[in-house]
Order: sequence, then structure tokens, then C-alpha cells
Amino acid sequence: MWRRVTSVSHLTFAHKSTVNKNACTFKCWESFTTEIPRKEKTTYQRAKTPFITFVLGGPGSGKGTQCMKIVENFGFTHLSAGELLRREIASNSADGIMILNTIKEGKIVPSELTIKLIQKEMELSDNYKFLIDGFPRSEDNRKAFEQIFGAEPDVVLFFDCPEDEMVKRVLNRNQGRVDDNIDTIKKRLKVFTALNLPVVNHYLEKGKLYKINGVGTVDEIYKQVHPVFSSFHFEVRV
Ligand SMILES: Nc1ncnc2c1ncn2[C@@H]1O[C@H](COP(=O)(O)OP(=O)(O)O)[C@@H](O)[C@H]1O
Ligand SMILES: Nc1ccn([C@@H]2O[C@H](COP(=O)(O)OP(=O)(O)O)[C@@H](O)[C@H]2O)c(=O)n1
Ligand SMILES: [Mg+2]
Repeated sequence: MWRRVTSVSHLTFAHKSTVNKNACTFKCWESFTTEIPRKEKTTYQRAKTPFITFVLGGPGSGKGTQCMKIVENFGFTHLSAGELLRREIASNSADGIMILNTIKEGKIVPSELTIKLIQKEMELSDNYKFLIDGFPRSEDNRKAFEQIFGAEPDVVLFFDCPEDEMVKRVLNRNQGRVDDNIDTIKKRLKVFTALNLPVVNHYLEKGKLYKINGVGTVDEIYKQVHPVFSSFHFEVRV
């Protein structure tokens, strides 16, 4: 049997929180020791300071592709917000229809719902290095994350790519996604400019933004990404 504990500031984020000192810090699960053997805490639960990277960029800018390379080279856990939402649709959850309709319209799913999915994955993970891809997509996403986690990201990557290139890539993506069609892409690009660019500017002003030129081959782009992480002296996989 599991219970939710509401305040575990000693476990996570405490020293990084410059946002809201009284924020409800990250929640985790603890077992009742008498009922089942105490479960080994995951690395994430043990780690006092998870390393969080937000990966931003318009639709088709190459976020997912570059995340795969960062995972390969630096052992991050990749959490794609869009993928978690699509999984929620596929699982026929109570929110599935609402999420599907929101994605079809290229709009943003309510922040608390997306954060809940991200939080769950982080709790289950045995890692402490996370790439949170496609999040935050709006100032509301960002503020809700900071409120709930009581922390800010360590790194924010932004893949800067011209619209015509993004449209071309999305239309060729061939993953059977309901939002990879020209009508939805146009809506997503408008939402990106109106809601996501303010987030990019926020992190630019905070000095946390690494702007990457998203045009070129996958390897050319990754050449700009790699030094961001090697500067933190993570172990590089060969
Ligand atoms: N540098 C690149 N040049 C050409 N195509 C790319 C490049 N990076 C990714 N792609 C392709 O473009 C599409 C969108 O990339 P993806 O990583 O899914 O972007 P995002 O997650 O930002 O929407 C995919 O089909 C991917 O294979
Ligand atoms: N933080 C997020 C991320 C995605 N989404 C929704 O999920 C869709 C697909 O997101 P995605 O990150 O998989 O899309 P790409 O940028 O990879 O093309 C978005 O257009 C939104 O409708 C959201 O509502 N909130
Ligand atoms: Mg993606």
C-alpha cells in the first residue's frame, strides 16, 4: 500500500528554489513499512537535486531527434510531454477525449494535467537527469511547473528553426499523428509564436537559454548541443 506524502523538501529541489520559497515541494510515494517490504528508493527520489533540461522549439524543429542523441551520449531520461499526452489518449483515460481534441486543435492541454504525467514518470524513473521535451509550451505551463515543483530548470535548450522548414519536416514525419496535417500545423505555429516564445524570452532574460540553430543535418545540429552538456561534466558514453 502506498501513501502520498506532501512535503519532502529534504529530498528534492530545496536549494534550487528561487521561485516560491513556500511552494509545495515535489511529492513522492512512500511505502508503509509494515505492510510490504520497503521499496528501494529510486535514484530520483534519493537525489537531492534532479538535473532538469527543458527542450523548446516549434513543431518539427527537431526536439525529439536531438533528445535521442542526448540520451545516447549522456544517459538522460527523455520525457516528451506530447508523447505522454498521446499515451494518455491511447490508454482511454477519462481525460483522453479532451486531450485528443486539444491536440487536434493545436492548443495547449491544461498545465496541471501535463505536469501530473511528467511528475509520475519522474517518480518512476531510476535516473536523476531529465530532458523534458515540449514543455513548458506557455507561460501558464512554466508558472505551474515552478509552483508545483518549487524549482527552475538547470538548462533550457531552444531549437530555432524557420517556419517553412518546420512545416516541411512535420508533413514528412509519417508517424500517423492527428496533428501532423497542414491545418493543425498552421494553428500550432500560431500557438507557438503567441504562447511559447514568451517562455523562450523568459529564460533568455534569466540567462538559462541555449539557442541552437535548428537548420542543418542532425549531426551538425548535435555538434552545437553536445558542448552544453559536456560543460556540466556528465560522464560521456562512448
Ligand atoms: N536536422 C534535421 N533535418 C531534417 N529532418 C530532420 C532533422 N531533425 C529532425 N528531422 C525530422 O523532422 C521531423 C520532426 O523532427 P522531430 O524530432 O520529431 O521534431 P519535434 O520533436 O521538434 O517536433 C522528423 O521526421 C525527423 O526525423
Ligand atoms: N506541454 C505541452 C506539450 C504538448 N501539448 C500538446 O501536444 C501536442 C504535440 O506536442 P509534441 O511536443 O509532441 O509536438 P512536436 O513539437 O514534437 O511536434 C501539442 O501541439 C499540444 O497540443 C500540450 O498541450 N502541452
Ligand atoms: Mg516532438
